[in-house]
Amino acid sequence: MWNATRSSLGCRRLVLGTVRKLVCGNVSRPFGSCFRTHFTGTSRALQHEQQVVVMDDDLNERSDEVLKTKHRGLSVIHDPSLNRGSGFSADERERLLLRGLVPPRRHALEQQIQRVMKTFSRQRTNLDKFQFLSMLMDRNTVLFYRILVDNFEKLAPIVYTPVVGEACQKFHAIYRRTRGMYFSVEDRAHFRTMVYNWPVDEVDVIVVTDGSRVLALGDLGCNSMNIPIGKLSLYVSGAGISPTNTLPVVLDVGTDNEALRDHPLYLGLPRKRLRGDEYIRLIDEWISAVRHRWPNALIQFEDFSSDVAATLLKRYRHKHAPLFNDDIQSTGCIAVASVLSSLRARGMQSADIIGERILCAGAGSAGLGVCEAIAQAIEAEGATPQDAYDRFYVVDENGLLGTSTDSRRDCPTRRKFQRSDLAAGMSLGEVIDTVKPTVLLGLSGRGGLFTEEVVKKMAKHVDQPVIFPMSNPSTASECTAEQAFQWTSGRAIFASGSPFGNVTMPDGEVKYSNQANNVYSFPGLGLAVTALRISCVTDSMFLAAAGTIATLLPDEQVKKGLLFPGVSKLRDVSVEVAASVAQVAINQGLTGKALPESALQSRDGLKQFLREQMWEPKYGHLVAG
Ligand SMILES: NC(=O)C1=CN([C@@H]2O[C@H](COP(=O)(O)OP(=O)(O)OC[C@H]3O[C@@H](n4cnc5c(N)ncnc54)[C@H](O)[C@@H]3O)[C@@H](O)[C@H]2O)C=CC1
Ligand SMILES: CC(=O)C(=O)O
Ligand SMILES: [Mg+2]
Repeated sequence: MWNATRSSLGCRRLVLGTVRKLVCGNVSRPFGSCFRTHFTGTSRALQHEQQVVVMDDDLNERSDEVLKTKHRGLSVIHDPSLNRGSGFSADERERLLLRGLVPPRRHALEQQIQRVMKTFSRQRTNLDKFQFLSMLMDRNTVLFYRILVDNFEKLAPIVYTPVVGEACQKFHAIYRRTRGMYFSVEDRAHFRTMVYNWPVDEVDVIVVTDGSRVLALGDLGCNSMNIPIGKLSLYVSGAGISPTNTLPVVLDVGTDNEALRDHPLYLGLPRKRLRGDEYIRLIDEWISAVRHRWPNALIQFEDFSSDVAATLLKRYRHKHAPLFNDDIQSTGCIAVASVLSSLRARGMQSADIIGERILCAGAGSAGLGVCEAIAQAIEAEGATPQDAYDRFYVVDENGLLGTSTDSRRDCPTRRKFQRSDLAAGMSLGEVIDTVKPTVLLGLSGRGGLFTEEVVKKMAKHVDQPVIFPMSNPSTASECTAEQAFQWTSGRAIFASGSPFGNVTMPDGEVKYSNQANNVYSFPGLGLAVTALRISCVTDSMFLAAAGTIATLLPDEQVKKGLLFPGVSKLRDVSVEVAASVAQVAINQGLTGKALPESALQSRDGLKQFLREQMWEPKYGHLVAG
């Protein structure tokens, strides 16, 4: 019945030969010092190396997964991927030598959730809540993710924007235990060996930052670790990437944040940022080390400041694929989806994107990435590149980008959006008066930039102004949902980077606040890349995903101003995104895994296949190895 094979860690791994085909995506992944496999069928007993594992009656919510571990006793309890708190079965207690080490009564996952949520509700501040959840993550992986998945709308703002911003600012003060990897300037020439300090051979997704632009909070250096941790928790909860196969990374190249650098509790190197060729050489070394150890892992560049973000993306995206920049490409994806869906809300077709006049406040990597992605969507509808770029008006803190603007920031993408027909430096208000934009985007990181005057001007020229303040965290949002609806008498179509609640107008009508955040795109991309072993991330994948996200809701909901499903539906959205990305990869010949026939025959078959690859936060069966 069982086949024993040898894993790359040199230990025995067990796979159930007869069902291997059915569960091929999930079979036998290394799991620290334990291994997992699956069995199917309704039998409540599993025969295993002469042992009979009997399942407890009260633990029938367990998954079919079988995890074989060499750990015993307290080391099982202290490994969050193995720990079940009060939920260890009688058999696990017996065989893993846990008798007496945990309270006698066994609890099902549901009861554990109740206890945790009660304690969570007693946490006073958002930072307390963040820390509480971090500690749970450190203690019990399944319990943490079950709670996150089941309460996603409530908890995502804690583990992700906006609260993750505060948690980064205070990282040095609240630090408790390590998670992920740090590669510092002082480790140069050691990266190739350091990567082997990470105990897992199969890493599917790496999120890496150098902490140079954390949300709109600036340079936070080594404090930025909570960003990759938070993003990866969304890959797991939002798209079922296995938590064991994720790796958060900070590249500590110093910080120019003097207050942090001089703080006695700061945990990064107290030195100025490495720049220029030396910086690029360090990133080259890191990419080479990571590719050597995990050649197939998806690398997500996150929160790199605009002076390096596009350069790094260009340098590595095709040579060292699969790799992408979240702030540029994934934000571009959700922005395109938001604009396309807003066209439906305004009673138009996706082809009408050609007629939009788009005003973007912010010309950093996110702003230009978003404009570039929307330009691609306009071109996809038949416009020439020049006609597409002509639809944009981009403003930074010096006003409208014109041909004579700041040469210090000159770059090829920025040049495409410079206007030669208008005076450089025009203010937001002047541009609105002159060109009567249909869409106003905020990627400036400047809270309150969309003043009452600006928003009212937008509402003067068009019936349904599209107002998307996409900056994070909430304090950096260019305006709030309430302001946008109040100042437009409820006519705005609204989406923001960080979540705002819906707004009830004086007449009782509810106006919908959408969240235009890249969380809608990167988890699904990760699922597709992992499940199909996609070798390169292309812009057309993001464009396809955007088209899909924009059409997930029926017309009657979109007409009310809802642009896409709420984040509580993220797992479903991710499957749709993954299916669209996967289809592009299949068409472009970029997949490295053979798919079952059913996945190739229809979109439903493909989605079913992708769904089957998703990790579910459920306790599997621990067996002694
Ligand atoms: N919603 C989402 O999914 C995402 C949101 N973002 C947010 O976008 C924002 C910008 O990110 P980056 O481009 O990487 O940062 P950045 O700092 O490179 O860019 C900010 C840009 O805003 C401009 N700016 C500053 N003051 C301005 C003003 N008064 N008026 C107009 N423009 C002004 C700057 O000149 C710069 O071009 C951040 O708040 C970030 O959190 C980023 C990625 C994803
Ligand atoms: C959401 C995100 O990636 C950012 O604000 O940087
Ligand atoms: Mg980011």
